[in-house]
Amino acid sequence: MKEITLIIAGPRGNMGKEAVKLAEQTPHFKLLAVVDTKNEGKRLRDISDMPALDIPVYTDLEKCFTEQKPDVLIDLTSPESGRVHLELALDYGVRPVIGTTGFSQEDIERLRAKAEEKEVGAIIAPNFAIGAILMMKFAQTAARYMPDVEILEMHHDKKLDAPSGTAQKTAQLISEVREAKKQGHPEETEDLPGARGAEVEGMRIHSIRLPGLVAHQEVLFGGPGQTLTIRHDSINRASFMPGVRLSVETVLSLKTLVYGLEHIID
Ligand SMILES: NC(=O)C1=CN([C@@H]2O[C@H](COP(=O)(O)OP(=O)(O)OC[C@H]3O[C@@H](n4cnc5c(N)ncnc54)[C@H](O)[C@@H]3O)[C@@H](O)[C@H]2O)C=CC1
Ligand SMILES: O=C(O)C1=N[C@H](C(=O)O)C[C@H](O)C1
Repeated sequence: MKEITLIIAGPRGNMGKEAVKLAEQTPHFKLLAVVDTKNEGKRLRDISDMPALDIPVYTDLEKCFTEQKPDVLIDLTSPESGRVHLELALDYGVRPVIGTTGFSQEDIERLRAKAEEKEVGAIIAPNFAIGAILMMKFAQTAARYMPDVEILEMHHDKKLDAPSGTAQKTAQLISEVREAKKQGHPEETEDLPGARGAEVEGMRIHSIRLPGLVAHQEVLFGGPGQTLTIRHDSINRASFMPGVRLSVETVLSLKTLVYGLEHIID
């Protein structure tokens, strides 16, 4: 297989560490450098807890792109940084694979237009885990028959964004197959603000944050006399890595921005 050269932004994070391991272990991936919030000028091997790789650490993504000229940027940072990094990658002709969450629908449409104008492929994957993609696909199918649905997403308490990217993507997929529908009692009141969760076209999303959790989601459907629950659990971050690998391999042949791995995994 042809070698693919990579930059990883966010290498010291939970996901970034796994992605560095993935790059090390995949024979046709070559990690050229990493982009961090600190450690400018160091080598990765000089940072505690990081693998002994003799590659440079940058804090300036533009400088990194100019000096390293990678094929692909993997971004696993924060919502604000992810947005800036994606735009910069498109400007430099580097294909972005963005696992970072917190993108709005407007962001995605604007960035897709830019990717198409530049003819640079890009992937934003709110969830790289195959089981989570299946959970979303199954939920979309179930919603055709059982349109009353609530989404419960549960994550570790270091997560910055709520609701999760996965919950928002799930709601989007469900809204593609059902009419907007106000759920619950038509006259229900929220006596404590937020009690009914966030609302997307009448669907409710509830976000739980607790130490001990990793990434979990239940999609609950209700109909007369029955309920259906579709649940996915990521119990560690290795669960996301096959999706990262597939995204890196696929983004090279794209000329647009793909939002969600369900468009890549048939
Ligand atoms: N798509 C998916 O399957 C998954 C996505 N995520 C998302 O990935 C992102 C990262 O998650 P975690 O690794 O758990 O977070 P984390 O907080 O453990 O790691 C984020 C890292 O990014 C670094 N960072 C922040 N801004 C940066 C910048 N401008 N340049 C370079 N590095 C920067 C931070 O210093 C930190 O080391 C989040 O948005 C999360 O929602 C997390 C798990 C799975
Ligand atoms: O922050 C996380 O951890 C995760 N974020 C993604 C999301 O917001 O959906 C994917 C997964 O749920 C883990």
